[in-house]
Amino acid sequence: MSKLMIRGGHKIEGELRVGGAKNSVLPILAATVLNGKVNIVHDIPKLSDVEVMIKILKAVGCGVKREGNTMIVDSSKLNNHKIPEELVREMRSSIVFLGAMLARCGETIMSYPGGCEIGPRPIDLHLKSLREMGAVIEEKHGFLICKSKGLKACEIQLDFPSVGATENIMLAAVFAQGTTTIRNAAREPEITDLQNFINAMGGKVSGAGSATIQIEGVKELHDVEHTIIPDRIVAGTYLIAAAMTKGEIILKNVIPEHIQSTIYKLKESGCRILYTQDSIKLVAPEKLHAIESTKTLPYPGFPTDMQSQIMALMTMSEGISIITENIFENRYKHAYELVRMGANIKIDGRVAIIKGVPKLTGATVAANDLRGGAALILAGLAAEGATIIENAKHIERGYDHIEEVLKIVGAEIYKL
Ligand SMILES: CC(=O)N[C@H]1[C@@H](OP(=O)(O)OP(=O)(O)OC[C@H]2O[C@@H](n3ccc(=O)[nH]c3=O)[C@H](O)[C@@H]2O)O[C@H](CO)[C@@H](O)[C@@H]1O
Ligand SMILES: C=C(OP(=O)(O)O)C(=O)O
Repeated sequence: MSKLMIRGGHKIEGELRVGGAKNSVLPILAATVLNGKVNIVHDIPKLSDVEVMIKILKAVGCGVKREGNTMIVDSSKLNNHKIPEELVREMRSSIVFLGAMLARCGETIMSYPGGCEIGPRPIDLHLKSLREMGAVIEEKHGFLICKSKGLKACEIQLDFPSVGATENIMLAAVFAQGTTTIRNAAREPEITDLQNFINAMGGKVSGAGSATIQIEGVKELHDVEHTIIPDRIVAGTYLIAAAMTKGEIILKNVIPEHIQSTIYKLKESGCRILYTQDSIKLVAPEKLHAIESTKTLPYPGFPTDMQSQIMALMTMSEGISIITENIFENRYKHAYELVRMGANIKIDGRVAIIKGVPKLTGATVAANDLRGGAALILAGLAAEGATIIENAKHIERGYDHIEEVLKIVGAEIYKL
């Protein structure tokens, strides 16, 4: 998909089911190499990032079969520890193969991961932690050449609760003799999903969801069947679509606890929220109010992956809203595109000041990254007239057929 066209002004109304979380699926697919057996994983969304993951799994010798939203990965015939450079560079999260492949093969070669539209994304914490576990990692000509003669359990203190580094350590430590402890671990729900997946195949991980995770090394793993948790970022995006179009939406298959920080902001903007155990209903107000201060933080703080979408909402919220982006240095490219649609946004370093305007107007804009692209769709749904989004392929990394889904709830949106 290279371009999307949206004719704005239709209310987003109706009911949707939220699918599996991209940020759970990617490390869990990497984890399928661990057991050397059959992995059945349900609720896998159709995303371009998942396609890259499948290509990597096939390249190392795994059998991969997709039946609807279920994927069967047979890692028994894994026979190659080299991950093709073009695949690694296509996707940042290919880096989690480092821990998984070291645990399974004791060696791996891969290039530095790609995908840096949102600012520098170093991997120093990943490499430092794996070295502490006994991996020998040479960095040569843009490649990581990693070897270990049996990783050893140890105590790892992360300088920052990095999601990817926490996952890499969890994967690497699965067979390490003794108990590995990660302090200042990331607490994202996707970390808990990875823990549950590893444990379902016979691993011994505990503490996910807290800042201290322990991984007791085991000798072998068995077949596994697992269902991916719902995507909290996709859920938040669809709630905002209804909020910005004076609509009303019910989302099924959500875990309300996972989206509390987004709900809190939507309530401040005047939206009414009703819950059941696994569904959320949002009723938009006649007029959206400004949201005083939103600071992106590691979970359970407000997610950086919702920053672009909440900014889209703020462009039409009466008053002044302020965002501070604390996670990524350069995650405001969408702001300049929103300005082309009539938004009033000033950026000063990590701070964005958004003064709500009564209406946005359709324009030709460009998606520079995944969530920035989603923000432009949201703005397009609420804007007067037609919006064309170029480079829409970024959006396919994290939203399963977004144009089809939005059509179901009343949007006029087409692929061009
Ligand atoms: C596939 C996946 O799950 N992606 C998510 C994951 O990315 P990812 O795992 O890459 O994000 P991290 O939590 O690692 O990064 C957070 C911050 O730590 C810094 N850092 C990270 C690692 C490192 O070795 N050194 C270092 O300095 C990063 O530059 C960034 O400023 O968490 C991010 C933060 O919630 C989300 O935006 C991404 O959607
Ligand atoms: C930044 C994101 O993902 P990734 O880490 O896969 O680039 C995201 O999901 O918004």
